[in-house]
Amino acid sequence: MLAVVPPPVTVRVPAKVNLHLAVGDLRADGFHELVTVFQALSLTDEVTVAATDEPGLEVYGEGERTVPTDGANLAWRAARELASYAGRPDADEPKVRIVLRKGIPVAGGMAGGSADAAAALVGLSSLWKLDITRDELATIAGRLGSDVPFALYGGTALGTGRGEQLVPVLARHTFHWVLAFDEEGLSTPKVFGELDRLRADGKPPRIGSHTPVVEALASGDPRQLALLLGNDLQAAAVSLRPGLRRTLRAGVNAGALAGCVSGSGPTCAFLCSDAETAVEVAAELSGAGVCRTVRVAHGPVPGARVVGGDDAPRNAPPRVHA
Ligand SMILES: C[C@@](CO)(OP(=O)(O)O)[C@H](O)COP(=O)(O)OP(=O)(O)OC[C@H]1O[C@@H](n2ccc(N)nc2=O)[C@H](O)[C@@H]1O
Ligand SMILES: Nc1ncnc2c1ncn2[C@@H]1O[C@H](COP(=O)(O)OP(=O)(O)O)[C@@H](O)[C@H]1O
Repeated sequence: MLAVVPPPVTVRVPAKVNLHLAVGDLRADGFHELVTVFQALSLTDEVTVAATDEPGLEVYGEGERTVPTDGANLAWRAARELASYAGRPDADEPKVRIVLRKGIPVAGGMAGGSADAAAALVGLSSLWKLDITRDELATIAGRLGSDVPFALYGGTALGTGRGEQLVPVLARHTFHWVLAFDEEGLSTPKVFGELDRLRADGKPPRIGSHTPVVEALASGDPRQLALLLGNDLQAAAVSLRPGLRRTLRAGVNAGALAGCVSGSGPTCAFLCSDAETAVEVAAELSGAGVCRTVRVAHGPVPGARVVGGDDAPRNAPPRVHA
C-alpha cells in the first residue's frame, strides 16, 4: 500500500518584549498576577516539523548547547499536548522530527522557549491537517506556559492573569528596537523570587497603570512611549546581574530614547526614534563591550505563521513511500 508522507512545515515565530510589566502579589498557585503589555519583535526562531518514524528534536543557533532536546523542550511538550488534544494514538511520543533554528536568546526574557512551543502548535496543526482554531490553540498554549498564547497571536497585546489572558492593543506605526544579549541567561522563577525578596525588604516601588502606555502606542510616538517603559522585574534582574546597569546606561548614551530589561532579563531592550538611529545605536553598543551580541529589531510583527504566508505547506510535492 502507498502511504503519502506530508511535506515538512516551517513556522516563523517572534520574540517578545514587555513594554510594561506590573507584577502583583504571589498567588497560591506559585504564579504572580501580572498586567503586561507585550510587543512581538522581528527577532525570530524558525521551527520545522516533519512526519517521521524516528521522533526527535534538533536545535541550531542561539544557545544551541543549553536547550534541552528531550521531553523538557517546550516545543516537544507542545507536540504531546496537541497530539493528546487531537486524540492521536502517538500522543505519548508523537511521530515527528522537530528542528529549531534559534535567533531568540535562551533564558533571555524574550520568551524563546514559549515561541517554539507556539510554533510547534501551528506547524503540527498544519502537518496533521487538524481542524482547530487559533483560540483553541491558545487554550492549549496557556497550559504550556504564561507567554505561549502571546507568541501565537503576536502584534501588541495586553496580558493579564499570569500573562496568558490577552486582548489586542492598537499600536500605530512601527517601533525600532536595539537588543543587547547578555553572556548568560537568567532563570525566570529566580527573578520572580528575587522580586519577592526585595519586596519583603520594602523595596522597590511598583510601576503604575498601563493606560498611558496604551495611549502612547495608539499615538505611535516613540518619544512618548520611551518615557513610559516600565518593568517591575527590572530591579530583581539587576540585583541578580548588577552589570545590567552598565548595559542600560550604555544604550542610552549611544542614542536610544530609553532602555529596559526585557521581561525577567537579562536581555536589555532599547527603544530608538527611527530605523537609522537603531542601526547607529547598535553599532556603538557593540563597541562598548557591555554585552555579548547586539541585534536590531522592529515591532509589532505577527505571531507564529507558516513560512510562505498561508497555512499551506510550502515545500516540494509529497514524497510517496512504498
Ligand atoms: C516574565 C515573563 C514576562 O512576560 O517572561 P520571560 O521574561 O520569562 O520571558 C513571563 O511572565 C514568564 O512567562 P513564562 O516564561 O512562560 O513562565 P512560566 O513557564 O509560565 O512560569 C515559570 C515560572 O515563573 C514564575 N512566574 C511566571 C509567570 C507569572 N505570572 N508569575 C510567576 O511567578 C513562576 O515561578 C513559574 O513557575
Ligand atoms: N525550545 C526552547 N528554547 C529555549 N529554551 C527552552 C526551550 N524549551 C525549554 N527550554 C528551557 O526553558 C528555559 C527558559 O527559556 P526561554 O523561554 O528562552 O527564556 P525566558 O523564559 O527567559 O524567555 C531555558 O533555560 C531552557 O532550559
